[in-house]
Amino acid sequence: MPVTRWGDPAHAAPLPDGVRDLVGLVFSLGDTPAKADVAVPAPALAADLLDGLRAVVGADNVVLDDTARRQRTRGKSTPDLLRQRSGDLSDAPDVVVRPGDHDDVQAVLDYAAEHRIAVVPFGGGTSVTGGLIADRDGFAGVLSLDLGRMRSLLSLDPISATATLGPGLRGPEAEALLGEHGLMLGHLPQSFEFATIGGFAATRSSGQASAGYGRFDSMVVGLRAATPKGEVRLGGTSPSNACGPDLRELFLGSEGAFGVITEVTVRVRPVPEVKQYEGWQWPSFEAGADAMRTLAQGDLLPTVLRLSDENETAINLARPDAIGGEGAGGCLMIVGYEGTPSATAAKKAAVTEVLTGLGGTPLGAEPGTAWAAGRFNAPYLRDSLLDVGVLVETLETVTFWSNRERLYGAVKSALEGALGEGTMVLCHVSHVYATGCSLYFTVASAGGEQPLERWLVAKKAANDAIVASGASITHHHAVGTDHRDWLAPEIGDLGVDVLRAVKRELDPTGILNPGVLIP
Ligand SMILES: Cc1cc2nc3c(=O)[nH]c(=O)nc-3n(C[C@H](O)[C@H](O)[C@H](O)COP(=O)(O)OP(=O)(O)OC[C@H]3O[C@@H](n4cnc5c(N)ncnc54)[C@H](O)[C@@H]3O)c2cc1C
Repeated sequence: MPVTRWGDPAHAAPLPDGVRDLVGLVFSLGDTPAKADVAVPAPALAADLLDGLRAVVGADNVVLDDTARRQRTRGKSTPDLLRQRSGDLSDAPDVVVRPGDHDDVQAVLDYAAEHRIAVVPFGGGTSVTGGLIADRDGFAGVLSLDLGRMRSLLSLDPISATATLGPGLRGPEAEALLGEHGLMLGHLPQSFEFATIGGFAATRSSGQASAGYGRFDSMVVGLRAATPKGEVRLGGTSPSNACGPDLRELFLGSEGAFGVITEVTVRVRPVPEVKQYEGWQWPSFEAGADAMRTLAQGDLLPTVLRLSDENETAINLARPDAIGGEGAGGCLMIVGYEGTPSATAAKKAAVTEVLTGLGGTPLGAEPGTAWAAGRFNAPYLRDSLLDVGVLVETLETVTFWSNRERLYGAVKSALEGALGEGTMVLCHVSHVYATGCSLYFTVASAGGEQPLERWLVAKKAANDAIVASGASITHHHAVGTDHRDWLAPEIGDLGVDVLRAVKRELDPTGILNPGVLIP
């Protein structure tokens, strides 16, 4: 991936003229191209330490070149991209180290702990919360630990329906390996094409089919991790047990601060024979959300369930080619069914009866098929908008159903208040539970002279509004460095002390992702 944009450069495209004109009606446009050749600061790690690392993992796996270090600088949030676009690569690691297996990872950690080198585990580099920005104060240097060589299917237990995967496998690679056995994982975040199995576990990721298949942490049966204090293996003996608190949970969402996840055992399922997606229209966001709640509380969740608010429906974000087209109005819901023909038919009949009874209007397969075809495209649109000076970013939160409306209003007004007139705030619900749902906001506003500064003010206002509304600071993007200051209100000061105590025990010299997750 290029450092200033998302994804495959071949997919990058300027806005079509018609869309550019439309966008220009709302925002003042300009040309704000990224700096072409961004210089990376010279590596700061001493030569003898580099030699030491070469002795641990082999010279070929200790990489110093500018391109490799540039590509492992920060993640893919809009602030990350804006910093990179302006030529700021000050967070570049000094060296990229590529371990081949668990023992390599352990040896690198032992060496780094002995020589006080900060270690940033790197999966796909798609973090959107500053999870790859280490605080280098007090360290001999920063090492990006790229898990990209650890990408195999390590074992498969088809009887128990579990598979053990390497942490560096990207979403499509993991699905392809499982697909050879007629199996799949079903974890499809929008970053699916580039994010990795280890990253999903380390951030408690949630995918577009979470209604049917669950969030990633619910798929994890067991894991293995290397820590500066040695190996941890969890969940290897049983699907569940009563052996005290579940320590797997300590590593799920630990964002590289407690250890490096080197193996993940996940629950797998047969590849679905049928995949059907369709659209429903609702008179309001509230009516659609109530319908989602009814399905969730009635144990009737389809595989995919998402609902756009009026603004998102109107500009039809899921279909940039159809902005302003027919069908806009009300709120669009996408409902997807995957599984065997008989199971999907039965689920569809039951869901259709409920949605019709609640006042939904069926729109047929077309909106669902269009959503499925474009489901990974929105990040490319963000780049095209950044290119013409429009500030675009997303944020997410989660709360109980009874608090949904209040939270929605509070975050919207915080963003509009901070960014001023002409700001567009769109929202959708794409992860639901019997007890509540997440809200995912997309914000577009004129970038102005200082888009990064504008966004940081808006993001703080949104975070404060989330906390004041009694909601959670993140449903699936994780804490990183961007949400760290809002963690204490979430888990309490004693909760933070517990995290610090765990870190002290597993990582006594504090080399793992310093500054990430723990305030
Ligand atoms: C365009 C876009 C769309 C996105 N859509 C979604 C979405 O739909 N759902 C969702 O949940 N998230 C989404 N994200 C966020 C991101 O993709 C997830 O957080 C993802 O899980 C990160 O995986 P990764 O492999 O890229 O991890 P990285 O970005 O490389 O790392 C993330 C964090 O985990 C740590 N880490 C990585 N690997 C390991 C390991 N093996 N052991 C220990 N620590 C590790 C890193 O140090 C870092 O702190 C999106 C991001 C982008 C840019």
